[in-house]
Amino acid sequence: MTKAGEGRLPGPSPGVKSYYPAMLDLEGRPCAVIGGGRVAERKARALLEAGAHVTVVSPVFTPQLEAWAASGAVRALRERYAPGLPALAEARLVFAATDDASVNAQVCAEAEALGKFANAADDGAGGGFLVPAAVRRGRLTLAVSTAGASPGLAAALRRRLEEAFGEEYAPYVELLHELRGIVQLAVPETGQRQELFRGMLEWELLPLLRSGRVDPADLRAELARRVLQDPTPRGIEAIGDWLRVDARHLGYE
Ligand SMILES: C[C@@]1(CC(=O)O)c2cc3[nH]c(cc4nc(cc5[nH]c(cc(n2)[C@H]1CCC(=O)O)[C@@](C)(CC(=O)O)[C@@H]5CCC(=O)O)C(CC(=O)O)=C4CCC(=O)O)c(CCC(=O)O)c3CC(=O)O
Ligand SMILES: NC(=O)C1=CN([C@@H]2O[C@H](COP(=O)(O)OP(=O)(O)OC[C@H]3O[C@@H](n4cnc5c(N)ncnc54)[C@H](O)[C@@H]3O)[C@@H](O)[C@H]2O)C=CC1
Repeated sequence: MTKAGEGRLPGPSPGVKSYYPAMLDLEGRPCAVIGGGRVAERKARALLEAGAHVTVVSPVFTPQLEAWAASGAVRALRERYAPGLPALAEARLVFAATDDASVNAQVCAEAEALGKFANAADDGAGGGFLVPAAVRRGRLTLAVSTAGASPGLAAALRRRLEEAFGEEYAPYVELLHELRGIVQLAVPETGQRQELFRGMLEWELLPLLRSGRVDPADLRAELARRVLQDPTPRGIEAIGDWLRVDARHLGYE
């Protein structure tokens, strides 16, 4: 929907490939990786991190893929790709990661015919989706894509993001998640809740968590108690003041 006066209907800028970003829940869902080399291993690792059920298909596997197969972490089919593979028909996502461009194209064509999204390791335009470079901090994910223009740049930016967004973001996001649930139960009016959430983002929690001087679970419990005591904008502001004083108290500044 365009807003009045915006002029142009939404759509990709002319001449610029535009992808739709999404976060997929692959937990317990079958995915197929065709190929058993370095790239197939990287795709399989990210799928395992997301809890997917991974089948890899290749006559030869990297030592890491062999180890995952031996431990049952992935299912390995020691065969060349051929159309009609049940593992592909069952898969929610398909990854074509062989070093043979014609095989990768065939895998993508079969996936497309079955209405599935495929990823072509050798051809950004070929499959249907790309894999971005990603930083994970607990529930927080930062993903970078260049629409295939420069995967090396995506990786370099990922390294910069890793430095800028440290491990403290994991307990930070967990804490916000828990307090959000508490406020949703305690404050019935949505506009009021939004104001409280905005206020919480002003709290100086990140330096405190980074300092390692507080136990995140203790801090969560203490903040939950204080929020429930006074779930109003003024209460949230007062907690911010308390945090600043307490942070100094803990020797952090
Ligand atoms: C289109 C896409 C399809 C896809 O695989 O999804 C694709 C395609 C190709 N990659 C190639 C090369 C490299 N790829 C990497 C690394 C990564 N590649 C990833 C994604 C993507 N790569 C998708 C686009 C993502 C986007 O831009 O949005 C990352 C982000 C995610 C991941 O794979 O997990 C992961 C970094 C993860 C991390 O470090 O965080 C490196 C660097 C390295 O290995 O360290 C190099 C060498 C340097 C260079 O070439 O830039 C080649 C040429 C092969 C050749 O020349 O033979 C092709 C084929 C082509 O370009 O046509
Ligand atoms: N997307 C990305 O991030 C990157 C993509 N690439 C591209 O990905 C391709 C693969 O790269 P690597 O994994 O490094 O190659 P690799 O040579 O390590 O592995 C190739 C794998 O494909 C398997 N294979 C070959 N033919 C097959 C078939 N018919 N059926 C099933 N498996 C088959 C082989 O057994 C081997 O395990 C490269 O040729 C390149 O085009 C390369 C670097 C990064």
